[in-house]
Amino acid sequence: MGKKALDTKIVTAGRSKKWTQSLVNPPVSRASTIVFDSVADMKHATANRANKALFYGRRGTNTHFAFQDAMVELEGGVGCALYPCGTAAISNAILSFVKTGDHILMVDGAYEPTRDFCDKILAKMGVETTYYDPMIGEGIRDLIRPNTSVLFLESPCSITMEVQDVPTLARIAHEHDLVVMLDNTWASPINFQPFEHGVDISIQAATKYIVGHSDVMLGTAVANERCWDQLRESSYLMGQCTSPDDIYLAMRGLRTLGVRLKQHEQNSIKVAEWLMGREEVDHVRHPAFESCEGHEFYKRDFKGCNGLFSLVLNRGNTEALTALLDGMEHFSMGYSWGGFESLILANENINSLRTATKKEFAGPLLRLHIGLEDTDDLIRDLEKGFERFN
Ligand SMILES: Cc1ncc(COP(=O)(O)O)c(CNNC(=O)CNC(=O)c2ccccc2[N+](=O)[O-])c1O
Repeated sequence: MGKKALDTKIVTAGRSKKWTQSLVNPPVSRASTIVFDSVADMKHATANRANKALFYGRRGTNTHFAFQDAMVELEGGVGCALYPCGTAAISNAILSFVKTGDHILMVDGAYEPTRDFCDKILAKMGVETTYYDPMIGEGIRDLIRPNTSVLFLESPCSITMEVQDVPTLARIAHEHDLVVMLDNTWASPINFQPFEHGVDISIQAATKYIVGHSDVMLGTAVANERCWDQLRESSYLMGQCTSPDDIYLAMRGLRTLGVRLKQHEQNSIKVAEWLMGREEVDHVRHPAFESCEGHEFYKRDFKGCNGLFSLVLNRGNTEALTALLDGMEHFSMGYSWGGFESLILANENINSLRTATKKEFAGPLLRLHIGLEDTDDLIRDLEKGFERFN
């Protein structure tokens, strides 16, 4: 089969007749017990339970198999493990490749619950974490120890948006036989091809853009040949399984992921450009703009962006921020992002989330998720917000 264009892949991925039974969408197959007609059938299913044979609910059903195929077709790799949320994908991927006495390298700009997992769970297991500067590049070599087993990246970083030099970090990590894991949620499987840049395991909080409608919690981890068996079997032993209903909704989200991301990109760039002209804004931290650390890596490695970016104000206290936030009409305050709605989150002390690299910001940070609303409405909303702020 010829090389499919990405938009065609998004429409066709995961739609093997094995799973769809000639329906356009793979039906929702719910199961715990799966029954067999003969001892031979049961033995065949048992022998192939790790290879998408119907065996037991925890291994998945045709609904899961279709989505796993789709994720591998879109993101690369050889296999996709499924988890009840992105945080579970992160923790299970790491747990699958560490043992007591190991050391891991974690990017300093990681999502806060990822940091908490390292500090509160891994530490109890005798796994030590060193946080590193997201922009460290070749310097990562100096942090690698004989007992280092995992290099974890998140690019761009959750709130401060630094874009990492993934191929350089992965190359150095592989010189020391580390497993390279990337939280690829911001790019989704569309805008950054992790395995083309040296990643071994690509993690998605599918909760965000893949589902795209703020109504499912889901995580995925796609692995290459080197890591797939160990990731799959460790995650199975840790009881990681998901509802076929959620998988169905995630599969539905995949089909519009390309067009939604394009609109989020168009909208976020227009709003970011407007914000750059505001006197209250010190700088905008949007990977598509030079003012974002690692912008050169975004231009080199990414195919596009989305609606999520941050900005740093040049002044402001809690009272002024509250006045800005409380009166918003279109920007809701809420955790998560990647749905169709616009969101706003404020952070007045980013250094409480940093260990290796302290930031000297001129003022508070705002993280915006630019949804699919009309950008003139969104800009008017922000304009009124700044009037309350001042
Ligand atoms: C890059 C990345 N990677 C993994 C996850 C976790 O996904 P999940 O929410 O499906 O578990 C996320 C989830 N993102 N959520 C947010 O950015 C907003 N949520 C929060 O800030 C939040 C929520 C609950 C508890 C603590 C926090 N927090 O980051 O402080 C992510 O952004």
